[in-house]
Amino acid sequence: MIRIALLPEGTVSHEAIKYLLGDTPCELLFYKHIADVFQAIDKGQADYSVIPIENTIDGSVSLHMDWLVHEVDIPMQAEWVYPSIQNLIGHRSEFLGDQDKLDLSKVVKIMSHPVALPQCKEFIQTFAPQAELESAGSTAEAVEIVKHNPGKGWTALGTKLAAAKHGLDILASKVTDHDNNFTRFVLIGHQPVKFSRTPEGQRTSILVTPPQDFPGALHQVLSAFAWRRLNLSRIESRPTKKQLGNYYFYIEVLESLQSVLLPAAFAEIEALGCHVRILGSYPSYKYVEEAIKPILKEH
Ligand SMILES: O=C(O)C(=O)Cc1ccccc1
Repeated sequence: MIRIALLPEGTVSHEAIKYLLGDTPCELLFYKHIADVFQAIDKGQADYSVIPIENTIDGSVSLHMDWLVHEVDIPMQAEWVYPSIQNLIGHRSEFLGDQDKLDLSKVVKIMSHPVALPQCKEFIQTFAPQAELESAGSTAEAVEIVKHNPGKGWTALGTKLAAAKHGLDILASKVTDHDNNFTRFVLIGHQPVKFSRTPEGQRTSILVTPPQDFPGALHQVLSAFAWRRLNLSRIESRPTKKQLGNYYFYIEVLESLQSVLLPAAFAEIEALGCHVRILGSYPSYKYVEEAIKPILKEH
């Protein structure tokens, strides 16, 4: 049975992998910190790891992208999107005002994963602007901390699954500012893997590092894709961390590495003096709203 490392039970990552797996049997291994999720494969504890890499509202999860690039060398084997539905969670009795009505002005602190907090900015500003915000390793960890600190006015943004697991109350449900709030996840591992869901297509992710002082570098790199009519789904520059002003480009192409066009494009980019590192060529799984209903019903 395949072993999959991910953030703790009740996180968005947990819901997301259940969605991707469907009825594929596997062993889920929960880790408190994303660093441990990344390292589980190299330590021989897991075959795959679940990594959130991009969010509709907040963009790239830079910390995770940097881990993928700098700290590990494990290819991407699948990608999929999953909606991120956050709820305000706490001990209801601490927030009761007149006539036992919920009074969120009593909220002292809101804790969550750094990706979840900005997703709920408008909600916080409208209903609990006084609250101190604090980051946690995951949404589920925030919920657990709140459980162990009753009487302090602390709350967490997290899933219903986490609230149920820790016996806390949902003070406000679906508090994300936008309904179309999706997170893109990748599954990294050394072997390809297939799921029963239908892939929407194939993607290839690469990292292009231009040589220093290369005028028009990005223009020339992109033209290698453009004239071959290769569609890009994402491009992002990140610091190489070696020298101020030096960047590499993370590029996602809507094409498999098996196609003749892609290796030819990479060869052209390399001929410009750029370094090309392939981060993975993998199926992209379609988001089917119907398929998440059984997952959300579980909690
Ligand atoms: O902390 C979690 O629940 C995670 O899985 C990370 C995360 C947080 C918010 C949106 C998507 C993923």
